[in-house]
Amino acid sequence: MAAQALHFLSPSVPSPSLPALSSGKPSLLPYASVFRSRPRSFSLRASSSLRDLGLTPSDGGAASIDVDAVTEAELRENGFRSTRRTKLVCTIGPATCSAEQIEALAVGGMNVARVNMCHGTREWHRQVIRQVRRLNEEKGFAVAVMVDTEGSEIHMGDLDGDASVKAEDGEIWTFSVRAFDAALPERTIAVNYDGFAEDVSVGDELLVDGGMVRFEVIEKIGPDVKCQCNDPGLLLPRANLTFRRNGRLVQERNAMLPTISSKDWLDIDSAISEGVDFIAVSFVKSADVINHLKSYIAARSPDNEIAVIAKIESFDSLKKLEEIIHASDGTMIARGDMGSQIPLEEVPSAQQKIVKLCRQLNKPVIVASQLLESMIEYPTPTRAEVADVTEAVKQRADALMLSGESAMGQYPEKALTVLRNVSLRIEKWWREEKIHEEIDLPDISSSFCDKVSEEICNSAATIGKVSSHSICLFLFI
Ligand SMILES: Nc1ncnc2c1ncn2[C@@H]1O[C@H](COP(=O)(O)OP(=O)(O)OP(=O)(O)O)[C@@H](O)[C@H]1O
Ligand SMILES: CC(=O)C(=O)O
Repeated sequence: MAAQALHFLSPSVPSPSLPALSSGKPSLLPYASVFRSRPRSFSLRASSSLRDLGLTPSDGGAASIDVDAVTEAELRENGFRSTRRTKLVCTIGPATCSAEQIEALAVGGMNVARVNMCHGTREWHRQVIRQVRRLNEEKGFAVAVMVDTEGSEIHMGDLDGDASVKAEDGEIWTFSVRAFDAALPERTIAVNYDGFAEDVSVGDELLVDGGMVRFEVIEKIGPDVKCQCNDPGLLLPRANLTFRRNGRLVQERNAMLPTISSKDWLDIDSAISEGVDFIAVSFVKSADVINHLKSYIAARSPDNEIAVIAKIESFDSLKKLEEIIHASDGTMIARGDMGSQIPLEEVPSAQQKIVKLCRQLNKPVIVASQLLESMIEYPTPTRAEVADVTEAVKQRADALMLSGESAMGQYPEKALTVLRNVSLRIEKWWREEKIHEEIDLPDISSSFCDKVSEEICNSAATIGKVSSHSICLFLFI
């Protein structure tokens, strides 16, 4: 196992022999804490946890490390061996935007609060971001903030304030590019893209949210497209729309749209001025857009390092995976939209490939969407959902993300608890079973001196694997 792998695969153990962990930018990496605010100084007596590690403070008394409130609670509860390495991202929406709700998520283990610029107003997002910052300042949490751009996708409009509308089998709905000043006529959906009616053809299959609801185009009348529902389901505000012709995705028009729209640039400006930690870019097509955004951020905000996360969700991003991952500071596997671009049965193998590549390129990776979809409505997950979360943790994703479950679901805190418990359980299982597989990593050292350090780290990892102690601490001076 190469040195980088140690960084990713071992449990996140703050070492009492190291100075405070409070510096540096927030990160999704398991070893780098997402500290943004002042961490607390947490004193440990020479407890069994310390002795487990073979560490006894030199004064025989207390050792002091700086941690955030959640890590402190986990350390008190479980000791050093059980701090969680898998970070948890929660999308903040109407179900979780009050100070109390955000605090409940922070207490439950949220490491990153995500706001999706596709929904709500810029002012609404600003208030949420400030709420998170206030919580960090006042209560010692270390929740990072991620702004997710809307991107140039075709999507439905709002549903006249309804949280969702049911489309039943056989019903005829109108998808229209007309601007509706008053309430929408019955069974009518506004579409954000002017060329929609021109681009679709009678007989096309229209997929809402990657196929959660399906229609067939039966007639075009000027700006209106009449469609018959043949896979019923819930229509959600601003849901993504794609269409297929003869079974193939029609994507010419999407390819013409810029990855970062003019609205996205305004949202990015707002994110920069709020000093967010991550900007996630939707529908990335190449590394160029990531590089461009990074230069823009550096010019606008030289003192504030904002990490750029590339969302892998389109056909184009899958084609240029390696260059995009290289260019970005991290990757999000956006399985929701990906599922409308490639056949559903290919999504799990795409996930596996992306996580593996990120591991090899030493970049953090988030697995997103529908991890616990049923928990939007029900208080317990399905067995299949738990298996899906388990698989993502076993693949060594750095972070798992809740979308609708936390944004507008009925059980956001319970969903977060499931992610947390499953992550902890699988990580414990690794430690107990000692089944860290080898991962082939490219050499990262550029000088002879670095190569020596890397080899020492590799050897340390090997010793750690074969010895009875699952954790080895080496101090290099
Ligand atoms: N700020 C918000 N205001 C209102 N509703 C929201 C907000 N954020 C999320 N939601 C609701 O939660 C659902 C899931 O959120 P999510 O961020 O996954 O959106 P999405 O539309 O699926 O977009 P994406 O594909 O970018 O994830 C949305 O469809 C929307 O109904
Ligand atoms: C998160 C997101 O954008 C998706 O899954 O499509």
